[in-house]
Amino acid sequence: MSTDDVRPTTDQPTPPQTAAPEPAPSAPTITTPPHRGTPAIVTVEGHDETFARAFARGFHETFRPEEFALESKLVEGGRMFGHQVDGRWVSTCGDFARTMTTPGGQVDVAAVTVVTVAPGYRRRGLLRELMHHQLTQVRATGTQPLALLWASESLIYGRFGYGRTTAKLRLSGPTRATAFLPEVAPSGGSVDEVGREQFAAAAYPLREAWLPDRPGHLNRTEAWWDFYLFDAEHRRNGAEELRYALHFAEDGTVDGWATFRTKYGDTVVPDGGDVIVTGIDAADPRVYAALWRWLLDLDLMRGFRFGHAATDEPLRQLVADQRAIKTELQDATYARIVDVPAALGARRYTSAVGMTVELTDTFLPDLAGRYRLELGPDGAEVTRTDAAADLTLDVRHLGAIYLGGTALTDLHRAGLVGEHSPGAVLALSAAFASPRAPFCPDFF
Ligand SMILES: CC(=O)SCCNC(=O)CCNC(=O)[C@H](O)C(C)(C)COP(=O)(O)OP(=O)(O)OC[C@H]1O[C@@H](n2cnc3c(N)ncnc32)[C@H](O)[C@@H]1OP(=O)(O)O
Repeated sequence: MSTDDVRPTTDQPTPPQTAAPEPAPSAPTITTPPHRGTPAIVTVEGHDETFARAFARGFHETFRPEEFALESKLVEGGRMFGHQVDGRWVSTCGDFARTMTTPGGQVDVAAVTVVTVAPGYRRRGLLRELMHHQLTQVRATGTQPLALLWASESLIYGRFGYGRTTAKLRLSGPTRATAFLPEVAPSGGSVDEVGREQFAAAAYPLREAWLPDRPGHLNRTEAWWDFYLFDAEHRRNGAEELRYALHFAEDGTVDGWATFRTKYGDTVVPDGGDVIVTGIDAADPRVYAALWRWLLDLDLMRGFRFGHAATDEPLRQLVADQRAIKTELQDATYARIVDVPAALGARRYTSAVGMTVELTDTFLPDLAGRYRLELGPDGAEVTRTDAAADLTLDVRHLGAIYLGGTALTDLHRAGLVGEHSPGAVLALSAAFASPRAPFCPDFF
């Protein structure tokens, strides 16, 4: 199961790992050559090792029993499937049931994962079949109005109705040389490093408590925490072990957390080490600043990297010299809406607006048509209508604007949205805006 843009790097949340990789299994024995094979879709029984070996191979990774054991705790029956030829998996696909925070609410999502097609079978329509099978299944269950994924390549999923719904920043720069603005107030507490157990006891409930205020975030069960904090050597890219820090308020209670590694050699700033931040959160801005200052002031470190920052990451506002921080914008999660009324009803809107939208959808054509939207701070009412449309929008663009991470006005300026009533784009764009940039720190 791929967890970090497919390519493991040390500046992203920790993917599942193993202490001692097994020798690579020998290549499967082929009975029918690919040009003569007729792949058929089969649902996986339980969490099958042959299936796990197939998707590891599809991502050009080594199968590792420890990862398999971790994943077994996450996989739900009936959600993994793929094509088989002669009983061998030649494609893999699946999803996890997770809950995503929306602006003002939450929505159950099918978190799509392990999409692979064996090299001998690629470019003959197997992915298209997998996507169709999966979205049909998700619709049939009726409880998940959208599917969500991290794309290994950004070109793949638009054709299936997915739109980029969150983005992320890759930040790097000097550590001690990066001063904060003089007006940044001290937190009144202190930061200290702790062991994993103490971290878990304090940070897990904090994350849970802050979740309603984190659009784009996914719920994390303990099994998901285990998955993200799994820390084996082969995934560290030469960096040191994962470490944990907590912020303690004046009265001693924990009110912020961070996870990080360090690395010498091949650093952002020559002649020192790098702090590789893999996660940081706090509700109080002064606590957030204190955690960053602690990370940036670690002795012997000269540079930092944070490969997985929200687009509104406060560090960029805290520093005196904004040019000191190198910033790269990257695409993150993609959303595919499969139930328009339920998806739009699962969030709240910045302003009240009523209009008719013509939705286009070539992959699931029965979803296309006109919808009357009544949106506002209390939620949404969405119904089918024959009334004239105020604007025309493709389903992938509805996925893109869903969390407020992409502005409808931007899509309109790019010529991707048809406006039939003057002002409709501006009104809908304002309603979908999110007070906090949506962000997903969880690979899956
Ligand atoms: C959520 C995740 O798990 S993301 C992980 C995706 N998987 C990987 O990157 C692993 C390595 N790659 C693969 O296994 C395969 O190449 C896949 C799964 C990406 C594609 O599988 P295929 O069976 O070859 O795709 P299929 O033949 O159904 O192609 C469907 C369409 O997607 C296009 N497409 C497929 N792969 C790519 C790609 N990598 N880049 C751009 N377009 C692509 C095809 O050209 C085709 O286009 P069309 O609709 O215009 O005809």
